[in-house]
Formats: sequence, structure tokens, C-alpha cells
Amino acid sequence: MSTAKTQEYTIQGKPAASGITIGKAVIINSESRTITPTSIKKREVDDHKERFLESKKNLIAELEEMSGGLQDSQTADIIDTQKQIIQDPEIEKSVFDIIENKLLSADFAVYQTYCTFIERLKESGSELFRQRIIDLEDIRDRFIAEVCGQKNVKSIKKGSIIVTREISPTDLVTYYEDGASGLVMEKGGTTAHAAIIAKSLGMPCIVNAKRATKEAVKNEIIILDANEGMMVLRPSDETVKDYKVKLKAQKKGSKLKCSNDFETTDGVPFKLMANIEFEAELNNASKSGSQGVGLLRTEGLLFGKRVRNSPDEQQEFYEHIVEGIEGPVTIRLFDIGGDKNARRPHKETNPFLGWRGIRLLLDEKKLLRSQLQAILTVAGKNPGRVKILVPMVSVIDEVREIRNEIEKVQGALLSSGVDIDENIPLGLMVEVPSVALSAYQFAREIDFMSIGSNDLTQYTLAVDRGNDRIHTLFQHYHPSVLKLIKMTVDGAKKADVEVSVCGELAGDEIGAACLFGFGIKELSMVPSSVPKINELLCSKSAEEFIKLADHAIELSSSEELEQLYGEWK
Ligand SMILES: C=C(OP(=O)(O)O)C(=O)O
Repeated sequence: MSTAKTQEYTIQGKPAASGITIGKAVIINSESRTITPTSIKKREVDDHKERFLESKKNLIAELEEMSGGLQDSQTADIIDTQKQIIQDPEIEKSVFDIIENKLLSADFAVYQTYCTFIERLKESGSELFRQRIIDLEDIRDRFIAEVCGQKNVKSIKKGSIIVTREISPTDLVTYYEDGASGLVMEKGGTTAHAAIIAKSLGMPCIVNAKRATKEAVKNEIIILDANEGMMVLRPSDETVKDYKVKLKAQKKGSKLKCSNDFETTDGVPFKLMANIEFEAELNNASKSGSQGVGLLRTEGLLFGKRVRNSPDEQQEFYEHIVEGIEGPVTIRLFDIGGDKNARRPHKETNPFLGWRGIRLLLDEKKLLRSQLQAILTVAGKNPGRVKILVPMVSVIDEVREIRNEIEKVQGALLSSGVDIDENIPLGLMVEVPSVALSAYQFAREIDFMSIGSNDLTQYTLAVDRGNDRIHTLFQHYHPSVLKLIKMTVDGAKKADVEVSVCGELAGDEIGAACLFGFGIKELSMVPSSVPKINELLCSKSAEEFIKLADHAIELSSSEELEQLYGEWK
């Protein structure tokens, strides 16, 4: 609900992806727990019933996809129960009754129906029904997101600015492909997954914009100035005029290509790579001048309306990426869990510390093997170009087990006459402090290491990277994070293994300068950051970066590093 403000005013957030855009607001309220009743006309009844049935079909299909990839019987049971609930004729009867007889919208009909059932179960006080309640709440929220999602996707016009509490990366890409030009999120920090994708797509984005969905009005023109971390509501004609001038300058000034060679003033070479997840990012990645893909996130293949998880579908995707860019492509195995769990059946109290990344894949062998089969087939066709990266490693056995799995799948491919790349490099993400602290021991087991500074920061500082209440504590320049990075470099060097960084720190000026100073010669980042980091690393000698890094590691806080950098630069 909007306030009665009629004058221009701004909402301040935090810049997550730079740029300015002017467009009509599209409000997406992804927090669907309280839905207010919306009346509909008699002639709209069929449309709303149809919307319900369509959403039901999509949810069932999604659950079936999920159970196709999952093996453990507990998970299969939960999925089965959820399917039964969705297909329960009582639910459909109640939803239709609300739509037809009370003339209320499909999202509210779903909401009220599920809430009534949940209340009944709660009243029974039975411990046995507890899991049922969780299932019902989960389905209710997904159902509403699905019903509303269809409505919202249809109403997106080219140039629209998405204003939402939070959004999944796959939904964001869908809106981007429909022409959305910017993103305002009420929740999240600058390393929330959707914010990273927005940056990669070149969409201006701010996070932490309090009350944005309440204050912005659907279809009203707003200005998103992500350089200043704010959005302007009800802008005056004069403000719009000023911003149009800024927009023109932005178009002229946007530089997508590196203008320097990839070496410092004293000739020390470095590599700058791109982080991508969707085909939509490929164009920016190759235009940016990056020397390959240092991180291909693959979770997008499993969620939302883009599900493509069979080996053939995955193979097509990986091939498209490998063909679409020059240089090596590092494919990270599915990193499901944490904030990338929108459609997972298990609810966990601490998802970031739970069933995530490699932990999940080693339990879900069918899913793991289908991905390995696809990657290894593409690697066989493009020898020397594909690397495999393992997410969320915390103990050494996980690395050994995954190597074993790779060998098994390679054996099966060879016996069916498929070429393989026998020397495909296997690397691990350094995200958990246990790996950084024992870097040498881990490095001996693998071919390369890639530091995921986003997760390494969250696990070192015990700060949920997406939690807006504590976002100021998420400090990737924190001396303890830098010390762990340095320890990783030292351990890897002893084992003669290369280290790169693929977290946001690599695309950040202060971060990149220190990382290079620590001796890290490969940095992977959102494509739009490549030219800026190239310019920075080409502007000084390796010795100067080393001096900065040596000094940085002795500091006591992030603020001190920012100050030091200002003086150093
Ligand atoms: C690159 C990283 O992974 P994610 O996809 O979780 O941001 C990281 O944690 O730094």
C-alpha cells in the first residue's frame, strides 16, 4: 500500500550494481505470507480458476523434476506428500468456492484455503501433524509465488524497474529477458545472489531499500540511481531532465572493453576471468575482454521455469557456454543450499551451515552423476578447456569421494565410446575456514583452488551474507578474511597449486589490489568489472601491490584498509 506522498522523495539503499535507469515501477511482493483479499469481476472467474490450475500443474511438474534427480528416501517421501497435498480435491474445491462464490482473486483463494487447513492442524495439537504444517506452509507460499509470478511476468514492460523484497536469480533473469532495466530490493546485502546476477547483467541495482515495495506505486515512473544507492519516487520534471542528461553521459562513458594488456607496469602477467550463470550473461562476458570463465555457476539449471537438469539438456548448455567464449571455462558443480534453495523440499534451521554444495551432491548421486556426465562429455570434445570446481568443501574426504565419482563416470563414458579429457583439472572452492587453515593438505589432493570470498567472509565472520539487519558486519576487507586468503596462498604454493579468487572481492578495486599483492594472478568477477580491474592492475608495479598487501594484513579493521588504500592509490 502506498503512502499519500505526492512530492518527489528518495528512498536510500545500498549500491549493489552501478548505473542509472528511469522506468515504470513493477512491484513484486515475494513475501507472500499475508495476502489481502482482492475482489474480481464475474467475467474474471474463469481466468483466476485457470491461473490456479496452471500453477498447480507447474508445481507438480517441478516436484516431479525434483524427485527425478533425488535419491534419498526421506526426500522422496516429502515430495510425495507435497504432491498429494497439492492434488487434494478438498483444496481445489475450497479454492474454486472462494473464487466463484466470494469473487476473490486466485492468490487470496489459495492463501485462505491453505491457512484454514493449517489452522485446523494446529488446533489438533498433534505432534504428528507438525511436518504436515511445514509442508502446507511451504506449498502455500510457493503456490502464491507461482500464481502471482504468472501475473507479474505478463505485466513487465521494456524498461521497467523491479521493486521487490527479494528475488530469485532465475526470476531476475526472466525479467531481464523481458526487458527489465533495474532492480530495487528491500532485503539483502550486496553479495546476495540476485544482486550479483544483476551486476553481471549490467542492471543497476540497490539493496536494503527499506519500504521500497510499500512506497513505490505500480506503473509510476521512478528513477533508480544505483551509483548513489537510491531511488527517486514521484520525480519532478526537473529531476527527470537532470537524470536524462546523466543517462546520456552514462551511455557515452560505459566502457566494456579492456584497454590495456594484462600485465603490471613491470611486466608481471595476470588473468581476469568472468563469473556467469546464465546464457544471457555470455555476451557481456566476451565483450568485457575477460580471458575465459573463471566461475560458471550452474544452480540456475535447477530452479524456477528454467529447469534443464537432464544430462542432454545440461550438455547443450555447457557446450553453448564453451563455444560462446574464448579461453578456459571453470564449471562449478551444483551449489544448492544456503540462499540457493528456493525449491528444495527440506526446511533447515541453518541452511547456510547445512545440506549444501558437495554435501548434498554426495548424497544425491543421481543428480551428481548426471552433471558429471554432461560436463565430462563437453570436456572430451574440448580438451584443455574445461575445469571442474567443487563447492562447499569442508573435509578432505569430500574431495576424495568426488574424484572417485569423476573416475567412475569417465570409465562409463569411455566404455560407451565417448571421448574424455583424461587430465581435466579438478579444483575446490575455498569458502569454509577449515580449508584455508589446512590449505596445504587440501591443495595436495587437487589441481587448483578458487577462493569464494563471499562465503569465506560469511563463514569467517559468522554473518549471513543476505541478512539486511547485519549487512554492515559483512566486511570482506576484514583482516581475518585477508589472513585466511594469505594462508590459502601460502599453503597452495607449498603444494605447487594455483589459486584464483572468484568472489566479489576479486572485482573490487581494494580487494583486487590486495589479492594481487598476495600473489594471486587470476581473478574472476562479474564481466562489467573486468575493464576497471584491468586498468588498476596495469597501473602499478607488482612490488607496489605487494607492499600494499603486506601492510593490509597487519591492520585491525576494514576501515583502516579503506584509508590505507586511499593513501596508497
Ligand atoms: C563465488 C562465490 O560463490 P557464490 O555463488 O555463493 O557467490 C563465493 O562464495 O564467493
